[in-house]
Amino acid sequence: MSNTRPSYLPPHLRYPTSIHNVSDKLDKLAIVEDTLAYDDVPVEVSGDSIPKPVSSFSEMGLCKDLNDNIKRCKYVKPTPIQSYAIPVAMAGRDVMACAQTGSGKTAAFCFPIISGILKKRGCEREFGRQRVAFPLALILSPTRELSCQIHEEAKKFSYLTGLKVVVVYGGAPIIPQFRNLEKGVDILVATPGRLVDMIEKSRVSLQAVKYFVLDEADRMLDMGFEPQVRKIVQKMKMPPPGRRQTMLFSATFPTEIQRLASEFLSNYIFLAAGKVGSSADLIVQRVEFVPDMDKKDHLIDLLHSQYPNQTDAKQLALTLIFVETKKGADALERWLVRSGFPSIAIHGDKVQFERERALKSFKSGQTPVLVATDVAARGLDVPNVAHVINFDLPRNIDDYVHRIGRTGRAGKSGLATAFFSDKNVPLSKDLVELMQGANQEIPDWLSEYAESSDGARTSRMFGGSDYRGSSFHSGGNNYSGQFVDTEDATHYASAFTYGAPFTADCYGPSQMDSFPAAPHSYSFDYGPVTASGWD
Ligand SMILES: Nc1ncnc2c1ncn2[C@@H]1O[C@H](COP(=O)(O)OP(=O)(O)OP(=O)(O)O)[C@@H](O)[C@H]1O
Repeated sequence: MSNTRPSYLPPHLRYPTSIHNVSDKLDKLAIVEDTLAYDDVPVEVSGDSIPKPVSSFSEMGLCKDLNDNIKRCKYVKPTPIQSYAIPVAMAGRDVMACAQTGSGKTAAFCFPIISGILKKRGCEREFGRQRVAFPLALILSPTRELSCQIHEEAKKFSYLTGLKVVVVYGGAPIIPQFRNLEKGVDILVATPGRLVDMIEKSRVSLQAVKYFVLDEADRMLDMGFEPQVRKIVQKMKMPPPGRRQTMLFSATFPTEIQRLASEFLSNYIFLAAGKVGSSADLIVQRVEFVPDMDKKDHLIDLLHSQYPNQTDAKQLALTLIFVETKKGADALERWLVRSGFPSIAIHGDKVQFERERALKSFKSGQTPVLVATDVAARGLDVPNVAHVINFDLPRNIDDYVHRIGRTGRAGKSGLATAFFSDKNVPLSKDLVELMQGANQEIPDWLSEYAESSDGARTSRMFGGSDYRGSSFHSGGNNYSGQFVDTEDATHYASAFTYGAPFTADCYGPSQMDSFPAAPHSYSFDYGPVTASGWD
């Protein structure tokens, strides 16, 4: 498009803008939902003697009780990351895995742990009341909410197996958590701070840990958490790499974090499923130029346009709004409520009880608008979030990827809208690159900002490739290393078609044969998965 206004104006004023009708977009998404595909999910695999991927849960050698629970969850087929990562982990190998948000990484690390523990010892582990807990598996995650969610998932997958899954996290009274631990624990899910505290109080020992997982591993190893994680892994008697199995998972894996992480691993296999760091083509991304002072009014317009015929605001599709500060979250919540939109805020200054209440109310649809800081950006799996709005854009593109990944999950489509203002110009280059990679429509003004920005990166940029690089490359392929099975890998690549519909849910276990179905059923239709270079 050619410039229509004088060039001394900033890019966003030079191009005609249109207020998008969001309800249109949401309607279209609803239509494509049932047929949407993760087309040709590319998978990069590298390392020595790579166990071959499989296309069904039954081929994974998981134990029977777990297979029953997978059926109860109505998981019909493994997602691409599950197809690759579970066989690797079942073979006892360490793994560093990246896959798009909402692509089933939790199950990818839970299944091998559950199956591994059950196979080794059955369900007969006797727990008397013990003062010191000796977990066999430790899963670390950055936030309380995410730890609780992983705990729920792991409990669901271990339903009727006799395995004990316990969660400990900060911001909540420690005594009840001690009591839970005393009843015995096989799989411990924890945030780092509370775990260190418990180890120092001699209530948890890591000496028996056979499986160690870092979920959101790049976040866990960046500046905020790295010292605590290092202390836990290297100074608190956890068995060293090689004597424990270590699995690192995230949707983004910057190169320098990979390098750091490799210290914790032994002869590991690197996996990247999908355009790593990308946002899945399932998410339609829109960027609008909105000056800071106009953001609130614009948000109200947007929410109104989302529901043009809506009389009952409580019927709003779930909308998650990200802001930069805790104060900003509270202020926006008040503004939205005054404007007639049932809203609730979640951020790090709220006590645990308030955070849980906010999340529950949002999940149930009772309060369909959640205003959040980055505390809700990673990992949280709320089915049916229709729209993520970046009221304030984050400073780096990795955070943007995780934020918008709260929609478009489990094969479902979603919409993400960003309010871009002057202060976001440094993000423009990465944003354009990300959107190009996901085949999104890029406004001309945004491309121009990107071209004129100085080229500095806002982020560590995803890291979708094994940092060990060419030394592990074999031939001209995008995978490196060899599958241990002699069968032609191409066979596996082309055998993956993820056409079967499934329903997903995230409820805890209950006394029933099948876990309750999600309010909506999603369709994973990945199309063929290709390990690039083989086809
Ligand atoms: N094989 C499967 N079939 C159907 N649904 C699945 C399957 N595996 C996982 N799911 C569902 O997909 C959703 C997303 O899974 P999960 O939260 O593990 O994603 P994730 O990759 O960890 O996302 P994030 O990067 O945001 O943390 C969950 O609701 C889960 O129950």
